[in-house]
Amino acid sequence: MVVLMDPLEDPDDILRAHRSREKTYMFDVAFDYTATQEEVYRATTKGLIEGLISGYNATVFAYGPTGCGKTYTMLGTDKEPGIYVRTLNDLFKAIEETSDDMQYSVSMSYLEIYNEMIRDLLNPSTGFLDLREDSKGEIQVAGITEVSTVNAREIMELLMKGNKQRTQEPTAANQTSSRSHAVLQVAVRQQSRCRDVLQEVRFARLFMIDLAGSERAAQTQNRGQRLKEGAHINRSLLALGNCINALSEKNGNKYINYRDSKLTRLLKDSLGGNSRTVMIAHISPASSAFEESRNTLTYADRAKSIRTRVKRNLLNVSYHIAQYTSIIADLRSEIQRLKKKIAEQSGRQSNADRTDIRHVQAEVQAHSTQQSRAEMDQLREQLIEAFRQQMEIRKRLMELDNTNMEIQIDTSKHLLTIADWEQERSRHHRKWQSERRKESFHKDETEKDSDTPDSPPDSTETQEVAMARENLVVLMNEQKKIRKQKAGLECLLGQLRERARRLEELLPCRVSSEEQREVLGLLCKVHELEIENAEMQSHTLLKDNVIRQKDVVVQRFAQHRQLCHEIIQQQRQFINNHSLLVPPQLQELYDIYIRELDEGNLDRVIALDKVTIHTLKEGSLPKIALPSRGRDPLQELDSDQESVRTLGSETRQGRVKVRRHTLPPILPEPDGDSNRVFKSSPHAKQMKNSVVMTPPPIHINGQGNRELLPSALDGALSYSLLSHSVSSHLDSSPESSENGTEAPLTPKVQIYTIHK
Ligand SMILES: Nc1ncnc2c1ncn2[C@@H]1O[C@H](COP(=O)(O)OP(=O)(O)OP(=O)(O)O)[C@@H](O)[C@H]1O
Repeated sequence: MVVLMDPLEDPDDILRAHRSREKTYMFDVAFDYTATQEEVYRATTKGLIEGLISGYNATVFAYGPTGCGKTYTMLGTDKEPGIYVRTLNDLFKAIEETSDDMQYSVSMSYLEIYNEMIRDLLNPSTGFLDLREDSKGEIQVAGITEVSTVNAREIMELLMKGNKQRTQEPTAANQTSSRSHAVLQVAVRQQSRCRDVLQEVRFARLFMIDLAGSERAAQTQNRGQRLKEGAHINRSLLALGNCINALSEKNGNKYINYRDSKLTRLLKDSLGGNSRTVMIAHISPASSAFEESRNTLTYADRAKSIRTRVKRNLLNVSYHIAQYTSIIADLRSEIQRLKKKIAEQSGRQSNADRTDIRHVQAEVQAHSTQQSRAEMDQLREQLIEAFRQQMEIRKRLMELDNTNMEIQIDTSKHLLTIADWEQERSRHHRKWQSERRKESFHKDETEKDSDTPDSPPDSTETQEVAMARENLVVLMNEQKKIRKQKAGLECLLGQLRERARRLEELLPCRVSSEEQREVLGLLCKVHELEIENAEMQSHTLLKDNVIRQKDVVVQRFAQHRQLCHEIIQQQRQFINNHSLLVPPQLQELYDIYIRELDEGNLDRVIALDKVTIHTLKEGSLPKIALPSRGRDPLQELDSDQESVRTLGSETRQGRVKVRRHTLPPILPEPDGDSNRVFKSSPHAKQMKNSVVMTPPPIHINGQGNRELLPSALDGALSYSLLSHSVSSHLDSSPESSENGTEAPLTPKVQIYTIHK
């Protein structure tokens, strides 16, 4: 709890007795001036590290007026390092503990935002940098220097060096006052060490931000007339304040304008999106700083009610069927080649056995030597390594293909947005033209005034369309980059294959026949296992893909069904209200419809569909009694869909001649075979033939899984010159669940007495 007391308040002034400005704020933690750097770090940031290495984004930012200790809390000094270094130290420790199973890559960048310009603090010579949105909608700083290091000392040196590049100027309150926002970004990418064709890659970003002093923005907030000036001086802080205000409003539908400043664009996820966020609010206990403290605490209090939604950032190699099949084909042909070689070698050897006994003796001798065994082992190692490298490159190629496909899907989405808008615009334009024509015709007759505007309707692009165009440019550049990377990797793969082939060529002259067979046999085994694995993965992915598509189709049908239902009900109402005569055929159809509804047949089909999908997602084939028992469930789904489609088209074309009393049953398709998805499913064939899938034509509500995320506020003031200090900390840390439900913020409250 933090109690803000009004320094002007006079307890004897009874006229102002009810107009006290004293206010109490509740936060998760409040620190006084005795708090150490370690205590502040432990209570605010340490808890984020576990989430970070599991793939959850996190943000810590220091907010408050000048001279209240923001830089001290975040950067600290050599002797008393702040949150930056302590966090990175603990992060590296955590990584080391799990590095036996997992492989990590950590990179860091450090930048400042000064007067809406971004500078790389690790390499200021690069000039001003731009913000770009990548294919996943994440904001990236184009061209920023990223360093990878796991040494805390090196980090401190880098940060100190970077901080010297920061824009600072002396103020009355602080000799080294930072006039810019400093952002330290740490990206952690994690991947299992076990080699598998399908791999889960987790990645997360941690932002640690030391904001510029908030006093100017706060002042302009207070005195409305200076708001514009404040916005000019520090647009970022003002935009941040606006975002906090908008996000904390009870009815959460309000538009949040993150695009107002570079800072808010960069912090978009941290503020209202996918990140666990801690806000550390700094205040001065000096009575002269009452207004600034009040503003800071007000923002902190609002920020407390912001809900963010965290989800684990996972990259997995889905939609790779086309690539897997090509790998499988590749590996198969390699196996054939190796098998042939083994056969040839054995044949040649047995001939030699028969013809030259001296050769056999020499061979036996050679076998027994230690040297030949060592050489043999070495060759085997080299072969296996060559194969592993090839597999690695192939996987990277698949990942690139996957990213490329996601980019293409995104591109299609943006193109659709633009196409929709253009269609809408030309519709308005046509409407305007026809109205003009009509009016000019009537005008001749009646000389009436025109209601239609003289100029065509406004065709300025909406913000969404402008963004879509911007994103298209970014996506196209990314595609170019990917193509380049792919070409490089393909070239490398060619070289590796060549190297492996040369190794194989060496085998006959360097090791004996028995060992050759062993080596080649081993190689085949490895290849075979890899192929089996790849086949299994591709089957799973294929199923997954088909299910995803089915999900979309089912949703679409459900929506459509709902629409039809409403139309039927309203028409029926209309008929009844006006006592209209209904043709008997129509009445019969309506009876069938009502019977279906009463018996709940449709609901049963949908429920069945859901069970099927769920069971398939769980990985086991369903044992439920489907209409056509014993067949491939994927085909069942196909046939269901086909029946619905056929029924729809027949009805449309008026081909339903025989009146029925119930709807036709969903019939199995004639072809009974097939667990072999590649052979049976039309989707499989389609996917097998297409390298990149086209996105489904339906827009689904894009709000992904979401979850509450912690925000934290802490005022960490430990300023030796001040007579006393107040600070508070808010850290809502809801358990982030992967199912994306929202949880209310439940701040922990601690009370600190404030002493001199
Ligand atoms: N807990 C503390 N212990 C010792 N010195 C402190 C502490 N907190 C702040 N200081 C000192 O107070 C001065 C101002 O702190 P600092 O520069 O961190 O403030 P700031 O909030 O970042 O200011 P600005 O917004 O102007 O950059 C610095 O000299 C700093 O070393």
